[in-house]
Amino acid sequence: MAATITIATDFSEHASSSSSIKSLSESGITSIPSSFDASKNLHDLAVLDSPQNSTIPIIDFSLLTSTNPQQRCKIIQHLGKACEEWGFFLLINHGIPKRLMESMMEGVKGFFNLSDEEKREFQGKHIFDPIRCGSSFNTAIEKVHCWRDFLKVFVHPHFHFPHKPPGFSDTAFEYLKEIRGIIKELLKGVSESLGLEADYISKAVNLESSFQVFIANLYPPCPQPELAVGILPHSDHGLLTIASENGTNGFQILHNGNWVKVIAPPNALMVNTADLLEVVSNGKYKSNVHRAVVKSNSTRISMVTFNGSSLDQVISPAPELVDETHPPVFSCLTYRQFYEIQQSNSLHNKSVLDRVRIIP
Ligand SMILES: O=C(O)CCC(=O)C(=O)O
Ligand SMILES: [Fe+2]
Repeated sequence: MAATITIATDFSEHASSSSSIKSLSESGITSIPSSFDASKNLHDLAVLDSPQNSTIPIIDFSLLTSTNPQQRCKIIQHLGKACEEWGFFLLINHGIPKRLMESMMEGVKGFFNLSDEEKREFQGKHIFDPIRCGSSFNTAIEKVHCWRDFLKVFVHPHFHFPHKPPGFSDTAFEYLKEIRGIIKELLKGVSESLGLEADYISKAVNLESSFQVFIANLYPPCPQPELAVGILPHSDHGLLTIASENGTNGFQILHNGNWVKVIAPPNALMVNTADLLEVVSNGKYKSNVHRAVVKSNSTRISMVTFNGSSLDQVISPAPELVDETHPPVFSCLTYRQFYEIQQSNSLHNKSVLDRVRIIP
C-alpha cells in the first residue's frame, strides 16, 4: 500500500504535523505517496528536445536598449514574434551581474536548507500574507500534489523578505531591482511591438507601483520522477514572468500541442508571457502554459519573479487594439482579483484566464 504523508501547507492548523518535500525526499522513500501520482495529467502529449522547424526564440537584451533605430526596430519585431508564436523567450545579455545571480541562488539554497522547524516561521496563513513558504501549490484543495517546496514573497511596491539566511534579503533587494529594470525595458519593447507608444503598458498598469512576487522553488530528487510532477501545467498571473534555474533543465513549455524542453544557455533568463499581458494585448500575446518536471538524481532550484500591474489597477484590453474586427476578448478585472482566484484554486492550465474570457 502507498505511504501517506502530511506535507507542509500554507495553513497553520497543519503546521505542527507538516514536513517539506525536501524532508520527504531525504527520508529515503523508494516510492511516492499516491497523492503525488500525476501520471494521468502528464502523459497525454509528446515531449520534444527541440521542436521541428523552429527553435526557442532568443532575445538579446542589449539590442533592446540600442540607440540604433534599425537595430531596435529589428529586435522589437523579433520580440513581438516570440510573444505571439511562443509566449516564451530566452533573454541573453540582460546585464544582471553573474555574481549577483550566483549569490541569489546561494541564498535560495540556504533558505531551503533551514530546518522545517525554522522555515515554519515563514509559513504564512493567508494568500495575501507577504511571506509564505510551503509545499506543492494549494494543498488544502488540490487532488494531485506537486513535488515542490516553495518560498513566495511580495517584493514590490513594498519589499518583504525572510531574515534568514543572513544576507539573503539584501541580495534579493538588489536582484529584484535589476529584474524590475529589465521588465520596464521589455514592456517598452512589447508595447511598441503591438503598435502602441513605448510607455503605453507601463502607464496602463501603473508600473511604478506594480505588484511583484518572488518565488523560489525547490524540486528535490524524486524516487518516481515518471509519475510525479514538479509543478502542474499552468499559465502565470502577471504580465511577464522572469525565471532562472540551477542548470538542471527541468522546465517545459507547451508549444503547438507538444511539450518542449527548455535548455537555457548559462546565465540566460527565461521569460514567459503571462495572463495580464494576454488581456492587455486583447488575446494577441497568449500566456504560455508551462510545467516543471522532476528527476531521481538531482535537485532542481528555480528563481521566478512575477511582474504585474499595481494590485488594484483594472486591467482590460488596450482600447487601441479593439475595433469592429477585433472585439474585446476579455472582460475587465483587477490584478488583485486575478491573483486571489489563481492562488485559492488548483493549478490547471489557463483556468483563471478562462473565467474572464468573453465567449462570442
Ligand atoms: O520552476 C520553474 O521553472 C517554474 C515554476 C513556475 O512555473 C511557477 O512558479 O509559476
Ligand atoms: Fe509558472
